[in-house]
Amino acid sequence: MATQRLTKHNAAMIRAAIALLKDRGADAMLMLLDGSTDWKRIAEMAQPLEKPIIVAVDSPEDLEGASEAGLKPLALNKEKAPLLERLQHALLESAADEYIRTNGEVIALYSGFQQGRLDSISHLQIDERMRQLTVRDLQSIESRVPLKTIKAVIDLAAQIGREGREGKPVGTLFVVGDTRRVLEHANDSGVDPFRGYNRKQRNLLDKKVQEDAKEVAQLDGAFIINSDGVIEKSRQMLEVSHEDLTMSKGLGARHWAAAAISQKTKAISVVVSQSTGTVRLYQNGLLVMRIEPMDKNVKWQEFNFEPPTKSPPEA
Ligand SMILES: Nc1ncnc2c1ncn2[C@@H]1O[C@H](COP(=O)(O)OP(=O)(O)OP(=O)(O)O)[C@@H](O)[C@H]1O
Repeated sequence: MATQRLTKHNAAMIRAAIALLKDRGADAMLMLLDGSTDWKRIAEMAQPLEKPIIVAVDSPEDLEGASEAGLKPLALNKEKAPLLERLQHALLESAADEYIRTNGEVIALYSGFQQGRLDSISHLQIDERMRQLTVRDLQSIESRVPLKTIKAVIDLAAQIGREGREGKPVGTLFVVGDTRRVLEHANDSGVDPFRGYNRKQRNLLDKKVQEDAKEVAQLDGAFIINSDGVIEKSRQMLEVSHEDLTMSKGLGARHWAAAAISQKTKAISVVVSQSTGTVRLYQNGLLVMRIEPMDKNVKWQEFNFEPPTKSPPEA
């Protein structure tokens, strides 16, 4: 169990963040903490508790007592992740829990430079481009594929989009579910590295298999995944007509194939763009989710969010 001490310094930072929350009329305050702390004292500092004070830590057991004190507990389960990723995840979960509006404002307090020392306060505006994966987003995708499988594939796709491989950007395509019909539209584009492996060695829910898939993602073609998360085939070229689809400009053959196969079958396509790292999810020929790649390294300038551009929404 990890703890975060409420030192004089940390308490002063909390008071400053609460003052800013009140002054700016923001939706909520989000504290990213290293562990359990004196929840009651934090709640007292924020009296009267008019706005949600969200306390986010990595493991759920460290949140004991937070809710009783009147705070909003949030378990991140993202211990090893970089700060920016943890912060974004916390913001999205907070938005999903409706503590903050998707275009709302939040005061965030966290240790940006030194563990255990709350040294940074940010006044953030949440905008649509910060959308990333939340379980609730996924639940809105009605599909026969279990959530567990879709989540694993999207997490993997987001990682590939964000990290690439050995410094090089990688694009790829996962077609999940309705395997029998999908395979009717698929042809080998080269030797399938997963061929001959047993189901366990092809199950994408397994971390080791995910690493193998990252290697194979560098090669041409799509992964065909069954509902249980097992790679049925990799390196598949899809042949599907797409006359009656509309897509936004700039998206090439991979994205067309992704949308088209999701229209022809009941499968869900998860496509990573090599050029931008963006992950798109297609169902019934339509874009249902888009996940922008997060920064590869934590760059502090990233907090200077640009004003939203007035581009038309993507199809
Ligand atoms: N029908 C298809 N089925 C499976 N993979 C495909 C298909 N068409 C293209 N690809 C894969 O996509 C790669 C890139 O194609 P293209 O640049 O046209 O796609 P794109 O949609 O612009 O994607 P990106 O943003 O990644 O460049 C190809 O090298 C190939 O590996």
